[in-house]
Amino acid sequence: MAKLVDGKRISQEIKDELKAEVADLAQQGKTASLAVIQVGGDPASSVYVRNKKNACAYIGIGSESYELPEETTEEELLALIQELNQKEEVHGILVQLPLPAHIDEEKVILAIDPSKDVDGFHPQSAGALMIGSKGFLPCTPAGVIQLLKRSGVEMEGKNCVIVGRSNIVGKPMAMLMLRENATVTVAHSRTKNLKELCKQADILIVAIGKPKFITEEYVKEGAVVIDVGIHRLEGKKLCGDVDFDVVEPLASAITPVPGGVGPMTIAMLMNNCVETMR
Ligand SMILES: NC(=O)C1=CN([C@@H]2O[C@H](COP(=O)(O)OP(=O)(O)OC[C@H]3O[C@@H](n4cnc5c(N)ncnc54)[C@H](OP(=O)(O)O)[C@@H]3O)[C@@H](O)[C@H]2O)C=CC1
Ligand SMILES: Nc1nc(=O)c2c([nH]1)NC[C@@H]1CN(c3ccc(C(=O)N[C@@H](CCC(=O)O)C(=O)O)cc3)C=[N+]21
Ligand SMILES: [Mg+2]
Repeated sequence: MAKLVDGKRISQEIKDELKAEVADLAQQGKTASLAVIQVGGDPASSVYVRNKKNACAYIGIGSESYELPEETTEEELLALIQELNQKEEVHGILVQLPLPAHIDEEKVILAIDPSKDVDGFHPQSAGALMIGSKGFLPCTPAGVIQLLKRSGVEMEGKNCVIVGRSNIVGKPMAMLMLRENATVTVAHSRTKNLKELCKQADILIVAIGKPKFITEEYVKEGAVVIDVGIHRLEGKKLCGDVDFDVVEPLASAITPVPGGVGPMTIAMLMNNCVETMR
């Protein structure tokens, strides 16, 4: 039976550490506040936005949220970002993705002041990660590293296969695993022999966006399996990109959905907010 990698517990541990640190920093007169912008009322996005606000309140930093209508123009959104860039009481800015199709995501991300880019999505943050200089780390991949470290999973010299190459998960994940001295392979929709490739992995990290895609045929006995995917099935039940029930018996350790990577993303966002105070 696989050991469950408990993202809920580990994220709580991190939030408690941050809460204590924020209390210390407050003694030195330091504060932080996060601004979250959501365009349109996507219900899944609203859940994440609520989780972020709750986490801010828990660790003791401020939060303000901007819920803009679906019809908001790119110009209006860019103007709000400029205003928040200038605002001294705002230390972190997060624009919930995806944005409506009429808004250019790249332009929006580029508009955020890199010193407030707590998502780590700005090209300056991405570049810093690539060359190993200081910058905000993207929350989901950074959360996966913390999950592995705090669960005692050795990464050095291990064969790590990452399925997915998005700018927010797959690509930065590869950079962070390289930093940990894993041997990294990145697979995607054009990869040939995906099953055979995944079966080589000591650590398999999946961020595809397809419910229960990864079955027992993709997994080596004893592998560590990290499931980044999150899907709401009919009846509101959540599941990941990994078919947990068939993979779990093979894996040495595996993340559940919910309670795996998701809560870690929030904890690492909080870490980035606290970073603006350090
Ligand atoms: N838990 C959390 O905090 C977070 C969870 N997520 C979840 O993670 C998942 C992935 O998100 P994201 O990276 O943004 O997704 P994207 O849709 O941006 O990227 C998906 C990637 O998977 C690849 N892919 C798609 N289908 C296949 C396939 N059949 N075989 C191999 N590769 C495939 C794509 O390849 P190609 O490049 O060739 O198109 C692409 O690189 C989603 O379920 C999302 O909801 C995302 C962010 C945070
Ligand atoms: N600019 C931006 N930054 C993001 O970090 C970002 C984003 N846009 N768009 C959407 C994705 C997705 N994401 C999640 C955050 C928390 C959970 C989370 O808390 N999940 C809980 C369950 C939540 C639930 O009940 O639905 C869990 O897995 O246990 C999941 C997913 C952040 N994202
Ligand atoms: Mg878009």
